[in-house]
Amino acid sequence: MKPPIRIAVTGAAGQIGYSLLFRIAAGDMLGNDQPVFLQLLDIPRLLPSLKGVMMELEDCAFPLLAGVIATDDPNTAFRDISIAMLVGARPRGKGMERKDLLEANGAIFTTQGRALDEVARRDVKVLIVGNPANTNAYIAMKNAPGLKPENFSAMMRLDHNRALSQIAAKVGQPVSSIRKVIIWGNHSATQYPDLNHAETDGNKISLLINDPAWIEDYFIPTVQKRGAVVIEARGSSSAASAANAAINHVRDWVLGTRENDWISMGIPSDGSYGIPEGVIYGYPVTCRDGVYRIVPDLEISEFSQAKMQATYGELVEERDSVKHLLG
Ligand SMILES: NC(=O)C1=CN([C@@H]2O[C@H](COP(=O)(O)OP(=O)(O)OC[C@H]3O[C@@H](n4cnc5c(N)ncnc54)[C@H](O)[C@@H]3O)[C@@H](O)[C@H]2O)C=CC1
Ligand SMILES: O=C([O-])CC(=O)C(=O)O
Repeated sequence: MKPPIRIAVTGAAGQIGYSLLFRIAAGDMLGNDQPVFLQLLDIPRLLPSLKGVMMELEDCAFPLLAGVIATDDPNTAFRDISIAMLVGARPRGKGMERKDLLEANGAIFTTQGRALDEVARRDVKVLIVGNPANTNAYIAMKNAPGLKPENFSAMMRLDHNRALSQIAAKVGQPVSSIRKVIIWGNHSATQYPDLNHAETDGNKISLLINDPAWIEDYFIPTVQKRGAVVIEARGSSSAASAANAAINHVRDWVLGTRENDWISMGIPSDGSYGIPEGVIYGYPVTCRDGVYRIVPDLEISEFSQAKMQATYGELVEERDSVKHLLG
């Protein structure tokens, strides 16, 4: 048996938490030979409810679940962890944009960035889910100077999965056959879902579809606005699909992406594709041996370039509005 990996999940008493914890404990994230130790964080008022979740985890008798703790102290939750899934934050309601949450949520990530810096393993992989995810990830990263910037990521994977499903339905092919989709930029309505490089069984999706109006007027806005449409329908924001995306993100980062494909991750920009350093930006990446690498040398059309710069502009605005939180 491998030694257990310690994983922190924040907002563990929330709706994403309820979909996430059981799948991690079942082995969906790190594999069915990898024991896990869960370190759950929520606010003091939610600890009684979190106790109930812990009872349910216990009642599943998961063979891979080596232990669980629950706490309201980030320094306890993050001690010796290899993976941090920072979900805990307020969700938006109907009619709000995700950046409207910056004021309520931004400060959470200063405290948690500092705690990661103090007590997490130096190779900790951090995924920020709480919105606005990219700028919250930037805040956490800036408050953890002792950790490498490449340890921090924001979730673009739900957008990526939404794009895969829309394309699969359009071309009438199984979702598993769709490869090389990209979500550039911010996890917000300015994100740029790009299918110019996408393929199914080696065929270019854009040629198969051969309908620029469908791409511009249906595909791109549908993916951009899907979160809001789910909120309208459900009355609360996506939870099971968000938990699924978080599992996909961490699994691929740790265990590697599949051959001849890539995923979208929000990561520190490094100048690639004309995006200057200083934001957490959605890029296409491949992962191997626990390390991600931006897919190089993609041809970018003028249309794409403009969309990529627009979503970058929004990230700069968000960053400038939280200067006081950047450590
Ligand atoms: N990046 C993405 O693709 C997605 C992000 N989200 C975001 O994920 C976040 C969580 O969503 P839900 O689980 O639906 O919300 P929820 O309201 O059901 O749960 C949030 C939990 O976080 C806890 N929390 C609040 N402040 C905390 C703190 N300082 N430390 C630890 N826990 C704290 C709350 O007490 C609550 O239990 C929201 O910000 C939402 O917008 C949701 C879907 C997709
Ligand atoms: O839309 C929201 O507020 C929740 C979210 O991030 C998503 O579903 O993509």
